[in-house]
Amino acid sequence: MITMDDIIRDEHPTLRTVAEEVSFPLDDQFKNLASDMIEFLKNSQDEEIAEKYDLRAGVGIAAPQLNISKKILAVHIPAELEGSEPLSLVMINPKIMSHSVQRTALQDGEGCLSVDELYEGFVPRNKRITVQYYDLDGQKVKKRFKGYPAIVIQHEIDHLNGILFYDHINEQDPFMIPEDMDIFEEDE
Ligand SMILES: CC(C)(C)[C@H](NC(=O)Nc1cc(F)cc(F)c1)C(=O)N(CC(=O)NO)CC1CCCC1
Ligand SMILES: [Zn+2]
Repeated sequence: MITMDDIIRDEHPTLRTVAEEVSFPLDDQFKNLASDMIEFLKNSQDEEIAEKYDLRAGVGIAAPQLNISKKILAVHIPAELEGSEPLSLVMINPKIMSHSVQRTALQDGEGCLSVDELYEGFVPRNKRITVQYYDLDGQKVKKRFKGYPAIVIQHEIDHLNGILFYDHINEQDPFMIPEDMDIFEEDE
């Protein structure tokens, strides 16, 4: 099982590397990796298991965070957080095909499983995104996301391109709210 010891931390060069596309048919090792990533997120959200293995409650993780520079990410958002039903998915070679002009930012800023320091400030994200990706069976999927899932998915896709959340924070005024950006309200 994946634990926090498997997650590399900021300044590790792999976090600043553009990950490689994965080729199909998918090698078994990547199928296993994908299920291990989902299992980690589920474990991290289970109070007992998280306590026992000292896991940070995670909603998403990207392969580079495990020092595997491949374009694979996993998202597992519990129902109460997502607003309606839980969202659990693995994306292979994801690409944002289009997005809204409107942007949004989480009121409390963002953190990262790979960043132990606190970086305060709004992280502007596209409010709505259309993502093209491949699922574990190699099926091409094109799906629109908005709200919290859209934020999590953009955070994870950034990892595949060597980008960390604090790269987006305005250095002059971390809490500035540009014209085209609103503050994300949970109940959206
Ligand atoms: C960095 C961390 C604080 C652990 C963050 N979790 C989180 O924001 N809230 C959370 C987690 C749960 F599991 C259940 C719950 F209800 C709330 C997170 O997983 N990530 C994912 C990450 O680091 N991926 O690389 C950071 C989030 C910042 C915005 C989107 C993802
Ligand atoms: Zn992260």
